[in-house]
Amino acid sequence: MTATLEHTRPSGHVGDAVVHLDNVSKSFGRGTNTVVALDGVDLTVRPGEFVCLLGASGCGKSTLLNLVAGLDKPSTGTVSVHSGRPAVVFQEPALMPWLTAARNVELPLRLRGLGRTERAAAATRLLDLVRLAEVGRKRPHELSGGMRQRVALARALATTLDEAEGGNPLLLMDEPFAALDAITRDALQGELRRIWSQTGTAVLFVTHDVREAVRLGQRVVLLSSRPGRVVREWQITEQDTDKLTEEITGHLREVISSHGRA
Ligand SMILES: Nc1ncnc2c1ncn2[C@@H]1O[C@H](COP(=O)(O)OP(=O)(O)OP(=O)(O)O)[C@@H](O)[C@H]1O
Repeated sequence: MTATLEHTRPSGHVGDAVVHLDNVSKSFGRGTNTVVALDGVDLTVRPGEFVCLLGASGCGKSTLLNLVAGLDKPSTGTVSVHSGRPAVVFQEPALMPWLTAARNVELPLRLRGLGRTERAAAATRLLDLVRLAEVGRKRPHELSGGMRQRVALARALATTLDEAEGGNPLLLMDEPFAALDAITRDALQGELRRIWSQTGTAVLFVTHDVREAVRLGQRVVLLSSRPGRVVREWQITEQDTDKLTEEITGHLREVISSHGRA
């Protein structure tokens, strides 16, 4: 079997997938210590699509995101990413503490060699988009947890919304709101949906929270644990989200209890 990782330039075919995983498996360790984190996973994310990857702790969600981000390689199968530069947002915002919010947002643009004026204009625009226009000169320790995560989101957008590079923007989000209090999380979920619809970026969002997945995603993909396999997926419509949340929670519980019995 082959294990390939393709990070290609945009193909120009709008109908193409931004992310395509074909029969992807990933194991860690050797011999009796082998952990099969992912097994035979097929997954497609289309341009502009918002997909939530849902699973219990340890089911391989972060492993899958790492493969898509190009930080690791599959053991077998193919990971194809047809985007511009993908950007990752983690649970911790990982901002540079010595840089102001605006300079943090500018960082990916600076690394790409953009001039000072252009960088500053882009940072202002993006901070405005995440509703932080007034805090550009503050440093991370002067901001709340929610504000820091907004800055991290603006920086991720600076990475992936690159008109010069073109291609499909792609945001990879690994439980980005899990460390925030409930009210801040709720506000940021709303903000993310707005930003997603304003920018047209594709989002692959990892969470263990069914309510969050149903609120955010157009599609929810449920992964089983050890090994991580796609159990089922749901297309989310505006109607009956409560019923759907209940149904998906039932399936997640089943996945967790069958893992416990294994
Ligand atoms: N580098 C590694 N070496 C060995 N085992 C690993 C490694 N990375 C992940 N694993 C194992 O692979 C499985 C999946 O891990 P992963 O971090 O992807 O799960 P997750 O769903 O993101 O979990 P969580 O929600 O707790 O963050 C786990 O059993 C984990 O212990």
